[in-house]
Amino acid sequence: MNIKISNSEKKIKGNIRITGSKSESNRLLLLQALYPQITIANLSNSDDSDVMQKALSSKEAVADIHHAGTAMRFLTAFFATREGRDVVLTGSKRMTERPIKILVDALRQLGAGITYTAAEGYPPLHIKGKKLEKNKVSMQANVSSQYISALLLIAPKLENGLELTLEGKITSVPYIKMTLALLGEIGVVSSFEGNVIRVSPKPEIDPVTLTVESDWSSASYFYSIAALCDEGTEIKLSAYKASSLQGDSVLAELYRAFGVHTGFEDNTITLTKTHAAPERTISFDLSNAPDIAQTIAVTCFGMGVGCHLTGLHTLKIKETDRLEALYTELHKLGADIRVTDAELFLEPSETIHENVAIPTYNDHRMAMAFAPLGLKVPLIIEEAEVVSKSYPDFWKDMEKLHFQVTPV
Ligand SMILES: O=C(O)C1=C[C@@H](OP(=O)(O)O)[C@@H](O)[C@H](O)C1
Ligand SMILES: C=C(OP(=O)(O)O)C(=O)O
Repeated sequence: MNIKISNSEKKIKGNIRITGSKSESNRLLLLQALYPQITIANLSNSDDSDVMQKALSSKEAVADIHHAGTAMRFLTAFFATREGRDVVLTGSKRMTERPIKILVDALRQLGAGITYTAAEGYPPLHIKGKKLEKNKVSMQANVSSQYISALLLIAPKLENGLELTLEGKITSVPYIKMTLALLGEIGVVSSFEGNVIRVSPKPEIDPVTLTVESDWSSASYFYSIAALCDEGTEIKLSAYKASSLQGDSVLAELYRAFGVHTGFEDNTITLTKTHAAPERTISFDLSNAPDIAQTIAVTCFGMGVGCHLTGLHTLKIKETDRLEALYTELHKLGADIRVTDAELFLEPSETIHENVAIPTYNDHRMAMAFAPLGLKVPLIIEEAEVVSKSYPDFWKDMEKLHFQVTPV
């Protein structure tokens, strides 16, 4: 379904309840499969968490996780440890282009039985579950932190725990810390010193209920809306925690540069537009928060602010090549933009072309990052249903903020 989106209001007030973090949810679902004593509250209603849950409980010979990167990586480690289980783990066409060799090599070092059914280094995988006897492994850390989190999640169930040595510059570090923090919440002891992570074995845990914080990456689109609106705009988002495990909570700090203040009270964050756009170029290193790169690039373009974004090396292997997609679509809207393999340069500009159709490349974040631009010009978002990967209620929530969302 293609939709036209626009909003002529410049001062917005509203309250939105955002679904649970998909990153936290997919970790906790895996941990719950290992430790049934875990109860999860505020679980994400995203497609990615849905496919994760279904694959964990399915007894089928093939598990298809569609577009869900975390599910692909976490389940590879999970199935590798399921003694007697024989499963083919596959996903969408794009998933068969997202590399997994680093994780498979590490699991093989631990003793896993995994083979590729098509291209070497990429899903689908044929996994023959067995007891992993070894407990020491090294792995390259500069491509995706999901490979590291996958090993850490199964680590406390290995007989001797895990000692993981990370090679190269470690990327997306907050996601690794989130994994270790969630392990800590169920009583697993771990350490992360220099480039070595150690996880102690924990065969059983006590019953525990864990509440997932709402998704900060999803909050980014409302930060963008606040930035693109006039002073006096106030958007309340729930349910958030004073101390977040999600690296994307850095939004509160980053969006100060765009005149958005974040208040926190009773599990609600209030985004207030306090002052106008800065007349300068913004520079951010997003290697710790790659999922908000699209939002920030579009915010800058909509505000007429230039930006230099670095640390974007993981964007090329996500749902689409996000650097290419950003370049193509912002350029179409009139931006003076340049990208490399890890950086994005945007010049300040005044004009935004109207009624441009934005394809979404099977990438939820393309749809959601461009939608706030409807405050500046009407635009068309193609295959708008793509948002369900992380945020099925996104368009309904946009309507709550008086965006006009019309099928075309
Ligand atoms: O562990 C996670 O939940 C995630 C880690 C990040 O991936 P990379 O480590 O591949 O950058 C992030 O982009 C993804 O959306 C979720
Ligand atoms: C990159 C993402 O997800 P995944 O890697 O889990 O598919 C994302 O949600 O932006």
